[in-house]
Amino acid sequence: MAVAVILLGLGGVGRAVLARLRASSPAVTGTEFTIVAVADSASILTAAPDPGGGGGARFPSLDAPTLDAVVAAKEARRPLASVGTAGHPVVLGSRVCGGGGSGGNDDGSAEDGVLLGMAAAAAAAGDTPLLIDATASAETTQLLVAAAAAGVRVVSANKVPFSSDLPSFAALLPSPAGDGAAADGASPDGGAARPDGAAAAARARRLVRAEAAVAAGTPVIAALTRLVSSGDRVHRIVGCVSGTLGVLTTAVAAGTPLSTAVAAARAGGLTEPDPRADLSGGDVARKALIMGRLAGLPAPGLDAIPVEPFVGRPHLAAGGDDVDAWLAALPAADAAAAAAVAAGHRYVVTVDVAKGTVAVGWAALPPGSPLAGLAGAANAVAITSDCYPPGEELLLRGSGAGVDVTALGVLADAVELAHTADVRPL
Ligand SMILES: NC(=O)C1=CN([C@@H]2O[C@H](COP(=O)(O)OP(=O)(O)OC[C@H]3O[C@@H](n4cnc5c(N)ncnc54)[C@H](OP(=O)(O)O)[C@@H]3O)[C@@H](O)[C@H]2O)C=CC1
Ligand SMILES: N[C@@H](CC=O)C(=O)O
Repeated sequence: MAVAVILLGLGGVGRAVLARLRASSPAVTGTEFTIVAVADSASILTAAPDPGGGGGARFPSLDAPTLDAVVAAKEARRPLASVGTAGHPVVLGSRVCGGGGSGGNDDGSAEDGVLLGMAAAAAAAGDTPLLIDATASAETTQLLVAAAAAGVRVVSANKVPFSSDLPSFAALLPSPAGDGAAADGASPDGGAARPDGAAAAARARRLVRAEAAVAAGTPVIAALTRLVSSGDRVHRIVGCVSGTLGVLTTAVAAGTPLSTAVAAARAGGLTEPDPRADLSGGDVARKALIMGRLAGLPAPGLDAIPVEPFVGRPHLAAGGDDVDAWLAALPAADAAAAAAVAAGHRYVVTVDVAKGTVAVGWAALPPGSPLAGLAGAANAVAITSDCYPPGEELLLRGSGAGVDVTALGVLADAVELAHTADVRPL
């Protein structure tokens, strides 16, 4: 099986995914991965003279020297376009995905069309196209939906497409609540209902994996999906699902000022591109929404989730759009963080499916809690269900952040999808 990979995003995670794909062995994966295109926020780089062409010839892959140059450029924080057009690679200099719109609900863009055209050309040449989203962008949402609907396999580390509107989620991942939208034939962009909507959505969802979007390489989505798809009813999910906030809690407990610990976590590739996404609790809320939707919670959306931030709201506002200026002002939050950690509290998400509620914030752990004793980037999730009653919860525990373990989660999804039977010709 030959899989032609289109990789969106060349930050810490994207580059780690690239490294893992390049190092992967067909003898182990049963799959030959080739990289046919990579993209950052402004450009797509492909070896094909005519990306939409095809004509039956094998879609050209980016060679090792070109990929080395890509990695060097992005490590040095240079744009992909700076890699140039030496040899035959073509750089399309334009906003990638969504045509420059800031929201996730654009109807599609010329660049989306280019990417889908490449996937179709790769398929026509006999390869299995795979789109990997390693961005943190809302702009990829409709591309992922369109790709899966067209029969392209999709793997995402990006949680935004799965924590936006419910129809987009239902077009990408299975959910008892989302199935209602699909069964109605509602199209993800709110367009006219299609009579075959539910069947088409179910077919497309088989081609999507997003394990890294919740706990990096720790398979929380797989566990929830296995329970729900086999008819178990999930009652409650309790977890610590932020590697960043776990690392910060551990560091502060050891006497490190919060502001110092945040700078280190950012440098280590644990935080979101803007660490305020972590410290606001927003990143955890997105993970909570994804877990809740998978479990059948009729969760309206992110706005309806009450979130107590990790630091007081005034500490999130400092610095405006400038992350470095915000970090420079963060020492003002050190004392309050030290006090919360000294009280023995943890930053916890609770999804109560039966009550239809989600809560995100600091909580005292009851004695014997399965979340007790976590250190560093470790995540833990405890799921109770009909088959896993209180005291016998299904527990998942393991590293929940870091570029390498996230890339592992992405590659595991990619390998699994490579072996998923094709369900629809492009
Ligand atoms: N770090 C971790 O431990 C984990 C991270 N994740 C997720 O992985 C994702 C990536 O994280 P990280 O690598 O740290 O993020 P970075 O900000 O370092 O990298 C993001 C990359 O995406 C590119 N990009 C942004 N918008 C677009 C677009 N519209 N089309 C194509 N490319 C785009 C950026 O381009 P440019 O270089 O031009 O800015 C950049 O290369 C995030 O969604 C994060 O939540 C998930 C689990 C764990
Ligand atoms: N910033 C996130 C990264 C993974 O989603 C975290 O630390 O959990």
